[in-house]
Amino acid sequence: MANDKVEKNKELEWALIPPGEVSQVDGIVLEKNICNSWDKIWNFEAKPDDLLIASYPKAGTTWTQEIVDLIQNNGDIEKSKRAPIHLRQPFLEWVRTTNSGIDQANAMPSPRTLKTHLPVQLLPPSFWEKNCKIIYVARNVKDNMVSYYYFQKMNKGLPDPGSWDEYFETFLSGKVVWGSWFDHVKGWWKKKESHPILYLFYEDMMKDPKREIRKVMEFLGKNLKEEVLDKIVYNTSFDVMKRNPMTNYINDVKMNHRLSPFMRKGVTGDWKNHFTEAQNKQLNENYEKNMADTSLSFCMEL
Ligand SMILES: Nc1ncnc2c1ncn2[C@@H]1O[C@H](COP(=O)(O)O)[C@@H](OP(=O)(O)O)[C@H]1O
Ligand SMILES: CCc1ccc(OS(=O)(=O)O)cc1
Repeated sequence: MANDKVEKNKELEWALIPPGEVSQVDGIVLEKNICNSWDKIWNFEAKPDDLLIASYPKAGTTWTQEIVDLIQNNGDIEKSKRAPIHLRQPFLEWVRTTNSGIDQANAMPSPRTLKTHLPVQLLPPSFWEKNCKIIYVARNVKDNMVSYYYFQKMNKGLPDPGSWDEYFETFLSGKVVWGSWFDHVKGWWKKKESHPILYLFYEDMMKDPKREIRKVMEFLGKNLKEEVLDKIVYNTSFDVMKRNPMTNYINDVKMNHRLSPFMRKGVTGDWKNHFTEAQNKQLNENYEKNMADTSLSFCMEL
């Protein structure tokens, strides 16, 4: 009974939080807090041994972050449980009244691992000047859209997505936070030609996690034994990460995990449970047009 009351109170408190406000930087929709701190973010001083994990939101960022942290710690599970993921690897552009990703990063000893959802053209120039290693993870547009819809529903840091039908149109227009999925994945893909970027795909990680983890290990210049790699595969599986309080954002008051958990389904092809036939046709046509100028290709089902 007492627990029921606590849960009900939490629910009421969450419902009273206003949804996130947005503004724009160079035509890209971003949280208002981020836009208001833009000079500080743009002028961030990267260091040559910084590692950056970049992605469009909901592409498998947290999964990649945990893989990287375990590789850096030679598969030591307890070390990777030292703190929640956003404290181990600061979220570069994240801004709250009392704290920010930039302040966290500046207070951190090197070598640092940072995370960003910024499109390539908005990445602070010091990352290019210092030639930092970057890992980018991308996910097929259909599953990415569904995952982002549920995230905007449960996360008051972002605007309310409205109905699924409304969100479908907003997402395709590119007027979502962090901008157009198409421009994001293509922009980072192109940058790969001139900069050390390991470009990963969520679907490849689903299909053969050990192969993809090995790629990350080699990119980081590490050499771990097979049994350590197996341990990392196991501890970064969806079921294990769902039970890990350090990868779940459980203490983020803006997130309502009862509405939709942070670790939601972790599958490829969930879009089939959400897209109408007409939406699928519209998206496929849109995809053909938008992806005509890139060699980048995605797998929509496994
Ligand atoms: N270990 C893992 N294996 C597979 N999917 C994972 C995963 N960890 C997180 N995810 C999925 O990645 C998405 C979140 O991505 P991000 O970390 O970029 O926010 C969610 O997708 P779903 O909403 O489709 O379940 C989440 O469930
Ligand atoms: C606004 C709070 C927020 C936004 C995006 C986040 O990242 S992720 O897409 O889940 O990796 C986390 C928190």
